[in-house]
Amino acid sequence: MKILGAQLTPVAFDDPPLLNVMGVHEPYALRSVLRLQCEDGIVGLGESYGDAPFLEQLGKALAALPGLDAFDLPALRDSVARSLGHAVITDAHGLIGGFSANKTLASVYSIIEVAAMDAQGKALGVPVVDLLGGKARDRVDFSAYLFYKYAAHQNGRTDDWGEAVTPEQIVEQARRMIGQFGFGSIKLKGGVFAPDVECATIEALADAFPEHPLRIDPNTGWTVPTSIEVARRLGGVLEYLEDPTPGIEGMAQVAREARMPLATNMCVVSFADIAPAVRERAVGVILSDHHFWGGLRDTSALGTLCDTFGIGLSMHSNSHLGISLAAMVHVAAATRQLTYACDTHWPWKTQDIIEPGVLTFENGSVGVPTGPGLGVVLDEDELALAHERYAACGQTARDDVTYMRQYVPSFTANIKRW
Ligand SMILES: O=C([O-])C(=O)C[C@H](O)[C@@H](O)C(=O)[O-]
Repeated sequence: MKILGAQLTPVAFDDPPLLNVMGVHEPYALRSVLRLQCEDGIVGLGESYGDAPFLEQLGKALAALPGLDAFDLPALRDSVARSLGHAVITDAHGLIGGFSANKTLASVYSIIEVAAMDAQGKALGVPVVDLLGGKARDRVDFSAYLFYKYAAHQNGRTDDWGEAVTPEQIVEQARRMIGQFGFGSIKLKGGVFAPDVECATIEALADAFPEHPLRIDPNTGWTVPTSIEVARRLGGVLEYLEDPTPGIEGMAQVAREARMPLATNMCVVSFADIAPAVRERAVGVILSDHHFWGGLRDTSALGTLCDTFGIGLSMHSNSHLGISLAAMVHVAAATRQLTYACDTHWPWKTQDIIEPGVLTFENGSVGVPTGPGLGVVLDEDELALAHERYAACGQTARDDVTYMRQYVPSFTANIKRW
């Protein structure tokens, strides 16, 4: 199935004033939507980051796609590598390892792979999960992703979530989120207030929701001694402790003292990071993310590696829209080793670029879409609006992904650490 063209649309959507170690989200999150035009009128959809450096690299890769076969994923991968000025990688680490150690290549290829697999599914009349080997589960569990939050938005907008800066307000936020979506586990974004306050918040959540597994993620906002203190205090309370401190070495020091597993989406972010993390026994859970782990198939392959080394697998999320949620659900459903509830920012979003109805939460989980490909339909009007918003927001947008990219390593060097 020949690729005829590729249309990339950057979009912006409202992001509420959620707090993290870097500051505050809002007013907008940026994403990009890819339409891969193929023979027979088939259009494959993909979604990824919307920051300018990413769009520039992706644009170079898209220009080389026309004429290639949407079923030939190795050729698409090689084309991405060549377009971005890399030799096709066949080094001693093998194609997957070499390719995915380069985060730009892995992220640029990922959105193209998602769109190609959506097109393949549409051509064959099967859902993407079947192209990934079939369903290990019918529904994918997600956790309630809680944030400390301001009430007022910088641009005067308001939302009905209100302020959440105390343990009581976070418990209220959890109550509403669990009531509305049925989530069976809870993650708190930390690294905002003093660790003592954040521990008290987790303890308040544990009292209010004794059946719900709990996680806290300060995005490396703590030193090793603080992380060990927190791990001791919350031993027996947390399901896992996510990225308390930067780097594999620091995580390993904390892991030696912690009763709960340490999880990460910051110190193990590519296949090249797995060997040192295993050697140092630094992490017990890896948070996958197909957007930077080299696509859906490599994310599934990560499950196999985690199995090999006795590491658990969960899933990370940035602010995202419906095409990404669909891709996350398909790959999570196809990956048997992914046994933890996944992260999603979904409850915080008020706009989307897909038609509603396919992705709905029941008891905290989303059923795998059954339609061909990803099973979601683009809403062209909403896409146009979201693109207008992108064009209008200019530099006032929070460049979510640049923020994510800065994690490793410059991000971790520049934050204030408790
Ligand atoms: O470590 C994580 O889970 C994330 O980085 C997810 C999100 O990007 C979160 O930190 C955010 O958006 O504030």
